[in-house]
Amino acid sequence: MSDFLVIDGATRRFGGLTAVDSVSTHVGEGELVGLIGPNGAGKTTLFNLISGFTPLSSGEVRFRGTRLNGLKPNRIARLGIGRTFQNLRVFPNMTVFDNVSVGAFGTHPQSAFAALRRGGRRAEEISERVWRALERSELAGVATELAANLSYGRRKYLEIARALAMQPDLLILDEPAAGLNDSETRDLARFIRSLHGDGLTVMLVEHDMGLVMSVCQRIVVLASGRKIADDVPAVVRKDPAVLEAYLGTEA
Ligand SMILES: Nc1ncnc2c1ncn2[C@@H]1O[C@H](COP(=O)(O)OP(=O)(O)OP(=O)(O)O)[C@@H](O)[C@H]1O
Repeated sequence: MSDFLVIDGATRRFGGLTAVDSVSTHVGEGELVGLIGPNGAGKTTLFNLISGFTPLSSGEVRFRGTRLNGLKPNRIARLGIGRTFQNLRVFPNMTVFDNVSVGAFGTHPQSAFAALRRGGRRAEEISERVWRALERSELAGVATELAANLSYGRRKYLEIARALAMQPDLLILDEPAAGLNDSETRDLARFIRSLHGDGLTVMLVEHDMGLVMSVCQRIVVLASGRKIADDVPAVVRKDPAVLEAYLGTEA
């Protein structure tokens, strides 16, 4: 089995609540995997465990053989895992270009963002990466606009551009379609498929079942922190445990 991303007994407790409960799964290189489940199922917490924003209570996460337990988010990002967040983290009073460079590289004095301000060879390299990410996300034409002037839909792409600027091998998207209308969601589906077509491995948390079922090759289902299904969309959509978990919820 592929050892690209291995989640082995991942568990996270918050006081008496077990938000993620002994979840094990693998993501192979080049896969496009969905993570679904009713509200509070533990999806975002699992993403936080992978990307280092929340420490594991027990279990292990490995990426290309490297144990991620205890590593800081920026170290995990440098290993090749890029992510977006459920709530947009865009700086409205900065330009689109600066949002990508700050978001991707941080504001530490030693960071790439500071290097950009200093100029020189390193600045050129970083600038190229930011431009490539903006072009890939169809934002190059608005690079000098303030982020505040972008539509909500385009700000979502800005978040993705920020993750792309880190040149990840695994891209983790947390509810990218939230708040988008039907036509924006269809565009987003095309965009996610095309990123996957570029060779990126993608993990997607999403409540929009149409999007998940149409773009994902495999779907992992969580309910109350536990994995209840892990299969291709056609099987997951008929799984009795999944149907029961969703009964009475809006999804
Ligand atoms: N920092 C925290 N402190 C305490 N409880 C938390 C924390 N983060 C998450 N939880 C709890 O863990 C459970 C899982 O939350 P999580 O956000 O991972 O679910 P989710 O599946 O992403 O939900 P949604 O679809 O609503 O975003 C919830 O009961 C939540 O209240």
